[in-house]
Amino acid sequence: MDYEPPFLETYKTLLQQNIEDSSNTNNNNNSLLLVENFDDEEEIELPLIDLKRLNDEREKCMEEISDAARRWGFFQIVNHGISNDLLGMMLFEQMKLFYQPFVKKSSHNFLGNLSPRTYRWGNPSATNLRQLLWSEAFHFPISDISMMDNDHKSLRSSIEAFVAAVTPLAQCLAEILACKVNMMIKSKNYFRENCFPESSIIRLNRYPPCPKKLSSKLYGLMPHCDSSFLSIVYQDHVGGLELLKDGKWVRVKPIPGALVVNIGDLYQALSNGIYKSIKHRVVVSQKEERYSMAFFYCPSQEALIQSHSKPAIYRTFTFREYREQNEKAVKQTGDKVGLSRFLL
Ligand SMILES: O=C(O)CCC(=O)C(=O)O
Ligand SMILES: [Fe+2]
Repeated sequence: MDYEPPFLETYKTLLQQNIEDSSNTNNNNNSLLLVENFDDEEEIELPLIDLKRLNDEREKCMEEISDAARRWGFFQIVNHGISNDLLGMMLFEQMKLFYQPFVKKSSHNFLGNLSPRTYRWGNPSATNLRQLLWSEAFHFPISDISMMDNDHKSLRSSIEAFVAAVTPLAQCLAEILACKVNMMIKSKNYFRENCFPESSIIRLNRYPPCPKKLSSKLYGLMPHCDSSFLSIVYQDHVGGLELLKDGKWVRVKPIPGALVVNIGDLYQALSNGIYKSIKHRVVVSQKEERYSMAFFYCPSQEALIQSHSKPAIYRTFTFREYREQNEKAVKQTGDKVGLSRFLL
């Protein structure tokens, strides 16, 4: 199919080498297994929060949100105010986009005058199978959307409608969480003053079906923490998102119409470690392609991220500093360093 990225050809040597290595390892001893069995993961139901209850049982509902963010760093929400029509339209546009021929998707200026790094597939700096990433994604700051050309008008207007709906939702959740750790007393308007629709980031993900012999050796997305205050993820019915809970990887069960919310590194720092930015990853399916869309609620570059209580665990930093540190680390080691660099 002309829309599939050429994983097998481009990563031929890496794939060949690692499959040989792992079968030798398997034959000789079991101590150094490259391969984990992804099928073993337990499927769990995350805390599921009905946001309609903010109208009639507000305090209780706020408490549940805060409790889920402390204990899990992850929860799902329903009655979130983003219509199924809008989510369906986004999914439709996303599929249309990914079904464009690979040569077009990977060409410079495919969407218009956006950053050349907008489209990613696989991982050009992968040195082992675990880093390969069996996925493709369009990743852009919301501020870039206005630069999409007229060939992508319907994609642009769907994203704009989605951003207009999801930004107030993210702000509302962020403020509820702040309220519950008494952050609002000192800085009532923190999120309104630092986060704007244009400062957030959107990522459209597609995970192609993966050949059977590789599916237990590769990730769709490597284990990572998000660099946001919080992320709101819409996923289709396929499943594959997993999070680290008490040292074990557990699968998130997709719920039709629900959105997954997770705490990012910035909120972990802001809340002085009360809310948890949890490692998560995506495993691939052998049978079906999977789509997800992530909205990363982020501040402007110069926003100060400062622990709200004392003694602070992390030193104060700007979002720009955090991003630059991460980009540097990714170039050097293939992975982010995240918050540990700012520990006091
Ligand atoms: O595909 C998913 O469910 C999660 C995506 C994700 O974690 C990300 O894009 O950062
Ligand atoms: Fe993520």
